[in-house]
Amino acid sequence: MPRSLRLGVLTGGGDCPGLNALIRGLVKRGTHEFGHEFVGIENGYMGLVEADLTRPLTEEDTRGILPKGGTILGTSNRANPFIYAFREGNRWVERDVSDAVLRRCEELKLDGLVAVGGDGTLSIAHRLSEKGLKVVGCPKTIDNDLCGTDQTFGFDTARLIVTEALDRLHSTAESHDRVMLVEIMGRHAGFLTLESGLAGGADVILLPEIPYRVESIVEKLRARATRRRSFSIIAISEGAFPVGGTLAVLDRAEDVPGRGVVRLGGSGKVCADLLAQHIEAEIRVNVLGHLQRGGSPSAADRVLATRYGCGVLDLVRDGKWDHMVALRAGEIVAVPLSESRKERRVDPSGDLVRFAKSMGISFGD
Ligand SMILES: Nc1ncnc2c1ncn2[C@@H]1O[C@H](COP(=O)(O)OP(=O)(O)OP(=O)(O)O)[C@@H](O)[C@H]1O
Ligand SMILES: O=P(O)(O)OC[C@H]1O[C@](O)(CO)[C@@H](O)[C@@H]1O
Ligand SMILES: [Mg+2]
Repeated sequence: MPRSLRLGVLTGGGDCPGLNALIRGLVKRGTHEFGHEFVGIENGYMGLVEADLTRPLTEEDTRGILPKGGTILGTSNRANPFIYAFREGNRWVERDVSDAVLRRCEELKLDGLVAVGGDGTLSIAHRLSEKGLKVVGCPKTIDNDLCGTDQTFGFDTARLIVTEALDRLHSTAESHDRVMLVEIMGRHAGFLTLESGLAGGADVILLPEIPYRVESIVEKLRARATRRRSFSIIAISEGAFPVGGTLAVLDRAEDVPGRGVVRLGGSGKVCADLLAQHIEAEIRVNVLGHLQRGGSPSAADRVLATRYGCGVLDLVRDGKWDHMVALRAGEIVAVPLSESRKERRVDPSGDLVRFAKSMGISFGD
C-alpha cells in the first residue's frame, strides 16, 4: 500500500469547463487507491496568502460535480504570490509573498500541492517548486495554448459553444445580408478561432498568428457578393490585429493590480471599423465573451479532465514533483513544469490553415 499523503488542491487563472471533473477524479482515486487526504484551497494562490480560505476536501464534497461548469474551489487570475497586490490606503502595492506561501503550506501540514491552471498558474507552481515546495500541475485552459500537452480540457467545450454560435449567426446574417464578425477568446493563440471557425463554416478567419490586411478581407467579401451570397461570417480572435496595427486591449497589465497580464478585447470592433471604410454592407460585431467558458463540460472534456485528475496521482506516487500531467499521442505522461512557460501558437503553415485556405477560406493575408 503506497504512503497516504495530505495534499493541497487549488485551481488558478480563468475557469474552464472540466475543473470539477478533475477535482472529482483526483479526490476519488486519491481516497480509494492511496488513502490520501485533500485540503481544498480557495481562489487559487489567494487561498495560500489570505486567511480562512482552506477547507477539507472529501469525496462527499465531490458528489454531483462532474457535469458542473466552473470550479467548486473558486479561482483567481490576480493572485500571483510573486507580485501579490495589497490595498494600502487608497493605493495598491505589489509584494513578493512566496516565502509566506511556503510557510502556509507547512502550517497546513501539506505533503504536496496540486496546482491546476494555465501558463500563469503553472509557471508560478514551477517557481514555488524552485523554492522547495513539492508541487505537481494539471494543465487547463480553453485557449489550448500550453506547450508540453497536445490538448487542454475546456477547449473542446468552448469549441462546441463557439461553433453553435457561428451556426446560429449564419441564419440571421443571411436573412439580413450582413457581415457578421464574431470575436472569439484565446488570448494570443488562435486555436479556438481556427477550429471553431472551420467547424462553424466561417468565410474569413482572423488569427493572432497571421496579421490581416483589410484589402484582402474586402476582396473575399466582394468575391462572395458576386456569387450572389451577400452575407459573410468572419471569425476573429480577440488577439488578432491588422498588419502594422496593435493588439486591442481592455486593460493593460499594469492597470489591474496583481494581474500581470494584459486583458484583450475589441478586435472585432477594430476590424469592423476598418471594413466599414470599404464596403456598403451592414456589419455587426458579436463578442461571445465568457459564454465560451461557462456551463457544463462536453463528454470529451470530462474524460480528459478525469484522466488528468487521476493521472496526476501517479506523479505524486513516483515523486515526480515539479512536473505536470500532459496528453501526448493519446497517453497521459509527466512533463517538467518548466515546459508550461512556453506558449503554443497556431502554425500558419500547418495542415489546418493550409486546408482551410485550399477550400477558399480567407485568413486576411
Ligand atoms: N506567463 C506567465 N508567467 C508568470 N506568471 C504569469 C504568466 N501569465 C500569468 N501569470 C500570473 O499568473 C496569474 C494567473 O494568470 P492567468 O490569468 O494567465 O491564469 P492561467 O493560470 O494562465 O490561466 P488562463 O490563462 O487559462 O486563464 C496572474 O496573477 C499572473 O500574474
Ligand atoms: O476572465 P478574464 O479575466 O476576463 O480573462 C479572459 C481571458 O481568459 C481566457 O478566457 C482564458 O485564458 C482567455 O481566452 C481570455 O483572454
Ligand atoms: Mg494565462
